[in-house]
Amino acid sequence: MSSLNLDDFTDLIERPDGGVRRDAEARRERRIVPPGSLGRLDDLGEWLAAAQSSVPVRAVERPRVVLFAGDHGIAGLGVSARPAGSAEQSVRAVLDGSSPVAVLARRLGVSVRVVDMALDCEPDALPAEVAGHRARRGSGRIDVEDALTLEEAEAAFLAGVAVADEEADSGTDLVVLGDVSVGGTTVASVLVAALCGTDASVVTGRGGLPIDDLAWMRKCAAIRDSLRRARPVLGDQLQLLATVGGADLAAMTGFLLQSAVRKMPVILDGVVSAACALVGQRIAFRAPDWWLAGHNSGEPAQAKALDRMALEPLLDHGVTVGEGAGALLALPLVQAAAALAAELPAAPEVPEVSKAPKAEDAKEPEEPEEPGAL
Ligand SMILES: O=C(O)c1ccc[n+]([C@@H]2O[C@H](COP(=O)([O-])O)[C@@H](O)[C@H]2O)c1
Ligand SMILES: Cc1cc2nc[nH]c2cc1C
Repeated sequence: MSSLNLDDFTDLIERPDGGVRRDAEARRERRIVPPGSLGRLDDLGEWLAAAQSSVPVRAVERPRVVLFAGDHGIAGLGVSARPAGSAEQSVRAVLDGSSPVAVLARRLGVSVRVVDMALDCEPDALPAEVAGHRARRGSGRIDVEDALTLEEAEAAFLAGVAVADEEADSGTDLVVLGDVSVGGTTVASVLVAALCGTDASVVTGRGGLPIDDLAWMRKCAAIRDSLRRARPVLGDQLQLLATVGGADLAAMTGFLLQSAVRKMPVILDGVVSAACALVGQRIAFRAPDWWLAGHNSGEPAQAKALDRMALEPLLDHGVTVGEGAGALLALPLVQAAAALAAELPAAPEVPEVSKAPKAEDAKEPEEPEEPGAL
C-alpha cells in the first residue's frame, strides 16, 4: 500500500495572489510609457509579482538550474541517437562545465544542480551531491515492463519533493527545470499521448541528436506499444509514472508540485519537463499557474502538453539539446520583465478618497476557478 496521497496537493497548492496581480496591473496602468508597448513583458512581470505576492515585483536574485537525470531501458530499442545507458556522459559535461547549459549558466552567473535519479552507472561514479537521491539503476523498458515499482516511483517522487524543499529553504527564488537522459523524449511522449488521448504518430519527434527515419519508426512503434500499457492506469498518476515513466520523471513531477506548494516559480524546459508538468496538472489543477514555458523545443509532444496547460513558450530558437538550456535562455527575459515592472516610473497612486467606491464596487472580484485562467 502506498502511503503517499497525491490528492493532498490539490488543497496545498494555491493560486498566485490575484489581488497582488491586480495591484501590479494598476501600477502598470499608471506608468509613463505607451500602454501595451511592452507587449507580453507586462504579463510576465505581473505574473511574477503575483507569484511573489509583491508589488513592485522583486528582482530574481537567486535563480537555480535544477536538472533531473536518468537512463531509460527503452533506449535499448534504438529510439535515440545516443547509445543506451550513456546519460552519465552528458551529466559529466554539465558538471565539468563543457555542456551548453553549463556555458550559459556561467555567463548568467546561475548555479546548476544535477540530481541523478536513475543513471546507468555505478552510484559512486558521480559526486555524492549528485547521486544521493538515486531510486534505481536505469528505468525499465516501458514497452514491455514497468519503468519502476510503485515503491520506487513513490521514493523518486518524494526525492523530487525533498529537492524542491531544499531549494525553497535555501532561498532559491526561481528554478529553471531541465533533464538529462537517453531515451527521455520517448518516455515523455508516451505520458503526453496517454494523458491527451492521442496516437503515437502525433507525438513522436526526432529527440536529442536528431534520429533518422528508421529510428523514428522504431520510436513511434515503441510509443504505440507503451501506450497500450499506459491506458489501464491513466487514472492513477503515481502508477502511470511507475508504468511508463521513470525515476527522473517521477522526481521531476514531485519537484514541480512541491515548488508550487512552496510558491517557487519554475521555468519549464523541453518535452520532459512539459510531460511531468502535465502529470502534475492532473494531480493538482492549479499547479500550472506557477510555471512558465521557457521555449518551444520543437518536440510535438511538448507543444501538445503546453497547449493543454495554456502555457505559451517565451522563446523559439530550435534548441533541442535539453538539459535546461532553452529554459535558461528565457531567464534574462523574465529578469528584464521584472526590472521593467519594478523600475519604470509610475505616476503616484490616486488617493483613496477621490476614488471612493460605490458599495457594490468595493467587493473583491470573484477568483476565477478555471485552470489556466490566471
Ligand atoms: O527539450 C526537449 O524537448 C528535447 C528534445 C530533444 C532532446 N532533448 C534532450 O535529449 C535527451 C533525450 O533525448 P532522446 O533522443 O535520447 O530521447 C535528454 O537529455 C533531453 O533533455 C530534449
Ligand atoms: C506569464 C504567464 C505565465 C503563466 N503561467 C501560468 N499562467 C500564466 C500566465 C501568464 C501571463
